[in-house]
Amino acid sequence: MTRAAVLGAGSWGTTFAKVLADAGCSVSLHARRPELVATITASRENADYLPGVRLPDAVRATGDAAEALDGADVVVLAVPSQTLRANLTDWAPLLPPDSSLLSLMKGVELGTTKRMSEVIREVTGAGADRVAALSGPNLAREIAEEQPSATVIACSDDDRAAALQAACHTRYFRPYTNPDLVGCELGGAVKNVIALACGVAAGLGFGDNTRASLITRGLAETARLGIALGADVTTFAGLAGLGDLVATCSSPLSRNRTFGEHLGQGMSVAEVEQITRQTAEGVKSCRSVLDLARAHGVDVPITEAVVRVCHEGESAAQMVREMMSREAKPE
Ligand SMILES: NC(=O)C1=CN([C@@H]2O[C@H](COP(=O)(O)OP(=O)(O)OC[C@H]3O[C@@H](n4cnc5c(N)ncnc54)[C@H](O)[C@@H]3O)[C@@H](O)[C@H]2O)C=CC1
Ligand SMILES: O=C(CO)COP(=O)(O)O
Repeated sequence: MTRAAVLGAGSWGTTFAKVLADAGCSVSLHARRPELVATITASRENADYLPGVRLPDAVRATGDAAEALDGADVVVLAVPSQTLRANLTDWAPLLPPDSSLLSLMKGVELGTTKRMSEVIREVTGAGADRVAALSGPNLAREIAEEQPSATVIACSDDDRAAALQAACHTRYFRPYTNPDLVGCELGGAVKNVIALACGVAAGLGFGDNTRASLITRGLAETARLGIALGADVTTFAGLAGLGDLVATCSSPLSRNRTFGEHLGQGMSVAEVEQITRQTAEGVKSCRSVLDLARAHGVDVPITEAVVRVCHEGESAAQMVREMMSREAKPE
């Protein structure tokens, strides 16, 4: 039986622990707060992040990282992207030597512009064959409710990808494999930024034409950046590209889209942060995505606009005026 350790008991880590258990793995779920460990253990529910969802008995919560990681074949990383380096520095000495390291995170590190798999390799010294990312249209709540969906497991090592695919394949969760780690990770990180823009548009009262325009042009800028970074362009037409973009930009369950909607309604970033407890990765990653694009000479106008609204005090209305008055060009 595959032993999995999920590090991070937020909405996606907890949901994915359930997926792994439903696929037949024995799962340790590591939470930082002892009171959360106690409630999950006593009630089989993570009431903070997934109220009403019963966790299978094969999921065991623990606050002790060494206990969670002991004998793990698969180590799943599910903390906010900007905290990964610090968290993983603590956990690295505890990782079983040949364990697979699977990132669920959708962000780019501020300052370094590194993707999460790059941070994992740098901190742990793991070879490329051990590091994988899972990305796709995977709103945690829907998956926790066992609504059918698909995803992608990206890893340069085909055998490792296939083993991870088997470890999380259930009747409601269908993973595909893809060797294009760069494209899958980038698709996941940039779609959060585009979802913020879609949220802003919704908050301003705009409808489906605006959203479809942002999704399509957002995909174009993701693909441009991906090509510059060596990704396979076909990845962006798949689940980790278009699939995730459509789900996140359309769903009221998306934290990024919801965050943007509040901005569009006139709230400041600080005000929205006060009312949201969960991670909206795009708010920080928009800056690292822009830095990455600039370093590679890639034009990312939607990301630039999101950075201006989130970090430079531009109003939502001004953002729209600036985007619509850009120089005309061929598609
Ligand atoms: N929730 C979703 O539907 C999906 C989320 N993701 C990605 O998964 C990653 C994790 O997201 P969620 O589980 O949704 O986030 P969340 O905000 O629901 O939970 C984050 C978890 O990380 C823990 N954590 C550990 N160290 C932390 C620190 N230093 N500061 C703050 N929290 C810390 C928190 O206690 C919490 O359990 C993100 O990169 C997100 O983009 C990907 C697909 C779906
Ligand atoms: O990544 C996600 C869906 O695939 C979740 O999006 P949010 O982080 O915006 O909720």
